[in-house]
Amino acid sequence: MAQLTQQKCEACTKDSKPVTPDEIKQLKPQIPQWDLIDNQDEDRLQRSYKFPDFKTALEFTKKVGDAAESEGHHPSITTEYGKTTVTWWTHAISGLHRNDFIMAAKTDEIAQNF
Ligand SMILES: C[C@H](O)[C@H](O)[C@H]1CNC2=NC(N)=NC(=O)C2=N1
Repeated sequence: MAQLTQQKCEACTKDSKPVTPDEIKQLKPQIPQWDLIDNQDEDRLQRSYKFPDFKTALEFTKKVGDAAESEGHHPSITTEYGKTTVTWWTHAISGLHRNDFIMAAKTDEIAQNF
């Protein structure tokens, strides 16, 4: 299977297909440090990254935001002193789409340059 970081997001609508439990099992090993969380019965992917200070956490936030804009798929991002928490899910289907796994992998790739 092609690496998630090499893949592109597709535009999502309410008819987009959520990932199946089998697909989650296949994709999750590519983003081992992400947690699958349940937010009021909506599955999401979440990971926090540590940084030395607020400025660096904010710079990382901006890079993740730029990637989201260029892929047309958008996260929730919380920026704190020394920490950025990124959460991916697909609003259109209130759950997880392949796009979320692609963006989680791309977020990890961005973090490697910090
Ligand atoms: C038209 C456009 O593709 C949609 O509005 C996109 C924009 N970004 C999005 N981001 C996320 N995370 N979920 C969505 O359903 C979503 N919809």
